Amino acid sequence: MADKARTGARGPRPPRVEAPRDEAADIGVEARLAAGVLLNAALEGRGGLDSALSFREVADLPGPDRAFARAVAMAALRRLGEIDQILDRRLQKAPPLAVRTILRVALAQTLVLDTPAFAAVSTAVKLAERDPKTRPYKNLVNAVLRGVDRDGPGLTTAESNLPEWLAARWRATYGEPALAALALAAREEPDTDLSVKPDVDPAAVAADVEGEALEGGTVRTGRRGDVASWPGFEDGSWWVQDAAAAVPARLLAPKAGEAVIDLCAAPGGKTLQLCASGASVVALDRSDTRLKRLRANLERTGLTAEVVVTPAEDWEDDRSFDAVLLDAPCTATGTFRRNPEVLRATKPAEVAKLADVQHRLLDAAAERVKPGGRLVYCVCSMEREEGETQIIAFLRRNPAFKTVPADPVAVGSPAEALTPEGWLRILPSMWAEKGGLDGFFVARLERVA
Ligand SMILES: C[S@@+](CC[C@H](N)C(=O)[O-])C[C@H]1O[C@@H](n2cnc3c(N)ncnc32)[C@H](O)[C@@H]1O
Repeated sequence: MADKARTGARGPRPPRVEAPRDEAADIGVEARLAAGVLLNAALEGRGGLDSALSFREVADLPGPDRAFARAVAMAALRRLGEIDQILDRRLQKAPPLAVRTILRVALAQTLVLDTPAFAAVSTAVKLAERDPKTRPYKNLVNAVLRGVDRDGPGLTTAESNLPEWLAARWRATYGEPALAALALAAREEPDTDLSVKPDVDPAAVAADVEGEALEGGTVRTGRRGDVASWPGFEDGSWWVQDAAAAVPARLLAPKAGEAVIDLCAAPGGKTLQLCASGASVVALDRSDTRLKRLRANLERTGLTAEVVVTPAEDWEDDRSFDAVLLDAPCTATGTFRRNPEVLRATKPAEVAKLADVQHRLLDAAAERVKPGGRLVYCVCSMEREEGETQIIAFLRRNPAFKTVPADPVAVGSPAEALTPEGWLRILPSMWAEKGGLDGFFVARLERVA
């Protein structure tokens, strides 16, 4: 974008998705319309983007155009602050949202996805023209977009892409340099990470998908598109899982023959890791819909677990376990690289609300740990209230538990994620030279025998 020098150590990437071809001009306009629908749905609230995928404007598009629409919406979400900085310099007064959406969608194409300006501008003008509400702004749309193409976007700041309240929180928690690095991490579309079954060679998977094996065994690839068509998917040799998301199950270190429970299991990336160790695994989750994906993942990989559908606090079963994993529901602010919409969807009040849920679930999890057994607690959140503060409070109310300090490198985590207490605070800005990883808080506790 404007400050190209700040695109990060790995440099600019080629466009991931081809824009619809010119001869399919109408489809091209429909694809841009769908991108705007997706963008606004994502800005409206949590889950908005996913539900909008089934809206007629999106679902009726041919597959490649739907993929293009989604890529444009994601690019606009990642760079929304910068796009608005560019627009606001050229707009004398705020236009209606429908007009701003057309402009945002066009700039996401030219500035992020490298769509040729003529295609982005002409489809934007056609879009403006066809709705009576935006028709009066057709010339403005044309002038603004041609102006940006002619003069360049001008200077923009990566931090503008972060909502102010979150940027203020992260500045206070992690400091100014970390905030700047987080803002840079938030601009880039991440690579795809795969966790590999223990009997499969990560180097062979890496060769198959033109990727590289990272510490801990995760394979990282710059490939895009439908993973189901990649080598090794059908035979269940691997599953998609961010490098940071693979850390908690490694830290729990389940062994063959142990009784293990995953208390918030769906859609199951961590369950698969636990099952692959040869442990006897219960996968519990309150959501039957999400567990359907977990069951499909088990079937594809040939792994087995006992699947239980119930809220963890209400499970009427008196078993206790050698190892308990609690990957608690959270704001998911650490996943902003893959899900840029979380930054917009998360509201300040949710942090405290989810912290209450995590408190309850931690107590339910503790009851399931055998004397001498392990409990790993994790959240993909950047917020201390959902991570460090939970564990500090838990250890105060449960003196039978103590922290077992993590060895970060042994579990595939950046070394600098280790906190003085022995927990892991993984930030998306870490491993910048490798392309980063999701933000996670992970703690390993043990019930004193
Ligand atoms: C962060 S996700 C888990 C992701 C999963 N561990 C994985 O690696 O794929 C949190 C999960 O907690 C589940 N959940 C929320 N409240 C719960 C409760 N009270 N008891 C059990 N599961 C719950 C949600 O349905 C959701 O699937």
